[in-house]
Amino acid sequence: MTDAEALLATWEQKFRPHPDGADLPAHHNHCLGCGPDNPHGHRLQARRHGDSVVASHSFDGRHVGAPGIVHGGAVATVIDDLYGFLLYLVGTPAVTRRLTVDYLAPVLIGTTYRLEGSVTSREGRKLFVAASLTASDGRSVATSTAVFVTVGVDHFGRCGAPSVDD
Ligand SMILES: CCCCCCCCCCCCCC(=O)SCCNC(=O)CCNC(=O)[C@H](O)C(C)(C)COP(=O)(O)OP(=O)(O)OC[C@H]1O[C@@H](n2cnc3c(N)ncnc32)[C@H](O)[C@@H]1OP(=O)(O)O
Repeated sequence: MTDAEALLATWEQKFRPHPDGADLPAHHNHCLGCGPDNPHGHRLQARRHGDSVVASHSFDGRHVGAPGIVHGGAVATVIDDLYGFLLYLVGTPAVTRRLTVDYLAPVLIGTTYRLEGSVTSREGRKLFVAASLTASDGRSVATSTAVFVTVGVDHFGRCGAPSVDD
């Protein structure tokens, strides 16, 4: 097996049943959203919560936009990656085709937020998903919807996935 095939197989193995409450594995070690070895990454850690995925997350100084406020692109990155964990529950790889974010209030650096994402419906290859980012006082600071389109694991091989070092 080549390194590339081994990497793709590793990812394929992550699409197995995960018990409720289980921590979910990073997409790969260098993933911008969740990879533990990406120095620029968010290191998002998500777990299964019924049919949803949840995470507790705080952004740091690397993710600043306006002073003290998290860059909107960083918020979108983390939400997009949260959806990537949801795919483990769905049981199939998919990629983001459309992502919308409503920024309802500033997301603050160094503050912990709760993220929750779930599938709202499925139509053929399309997965309609939704997520929220909530402050500790229960205020919703961002909401999102997205459309993911299912792909085979071979999609990532075609796109050069083997070049990353797992
Ligand atoms: C090493 C391995 C590790 C890998 C780790 C990965 C980790 C990642 C973890 C996650 C990290 C975070 C996640 C990431 O960062 S994922 C990375 C960012 N996203 C991408 O790179 C995706 C780029 N796009 C594509 O590759 C293609 O466009 C895809 C594959 C998505 C579809 O191209 P394809 O040619 O195959 O399909 P199609 O164009 O016929 O469309 C299919 C269906 O979809 C419908 N449709 C289209 N648009 C919309 C829309 N806006 N609203 C509603 N519906 C829409 C369309 O009508 C059709 O429906 P139907 O006619 O069939 O009914």
